[in-house]
Amino acid sequence: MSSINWNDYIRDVRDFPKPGIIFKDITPLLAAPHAFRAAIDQLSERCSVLGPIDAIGAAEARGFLFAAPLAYTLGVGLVPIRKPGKLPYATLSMEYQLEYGSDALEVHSDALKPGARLLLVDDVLATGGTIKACADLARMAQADVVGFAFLMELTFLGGRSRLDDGARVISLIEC
Ligand SMILES: O=P(O)(O)OC[C@H]1O[C@H](OP(=O)(O)OP(=O)(O)O)[C@H](O)[C@@H]1O
Ligand SMILES: Nc1ncnc2[nH]cnc12
Repeated sequence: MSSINWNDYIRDVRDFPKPGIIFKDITPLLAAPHAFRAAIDQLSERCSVLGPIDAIGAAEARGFLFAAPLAYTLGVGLVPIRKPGKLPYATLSMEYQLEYGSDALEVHSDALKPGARLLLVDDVLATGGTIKACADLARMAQADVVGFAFLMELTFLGGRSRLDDGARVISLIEC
């Protein structure tokens, strides 16, 4: 298989959603079947270093786009972590900051099992606020986060430093 030039499939959009932000638009990658497939295949291959995984957790909305095919490929369940008010059952909740605002995330209180080996997935690691909130929810539920997987890491924002040293961080594209 020929290697993919990821830059061909990530579009920089200046000043979105706020002035000063360079938004990394992944929609060209999603629209290109060979690139999308390569991204999922490469992420799943790299996740093999994590050992057995019991479940994937991922934050709404773009995280789902990568978490769902990864869960399918790895043969594990998917735990949706959602914006407030979307989940129907009892939830755990965590507030967080991100590059262009603040929000909260929720997970069903019975979805993350104590001791479960959890992989957290998102499209982008920027400041790390979102994925840290996911990891905090996992900690509340006493699940064991063994790794983080991202399509893309914005290294200049230093999000990786906010993540637990004991867990591996996998990112396919570094910008
Ligand atoms: O590392 P951080 O600074 O937290 O930024 C990364 C997060 O930002 C984006 O989500 P966003 O909140 O824009 O929501 P969306 O997925 O619904 O577009 C992206 O999908 C990540 O989840
Ligand atoms: N610059 C950025 N581009 C795309 N998604 C993001 N999430 C947080 N920062 C982002």
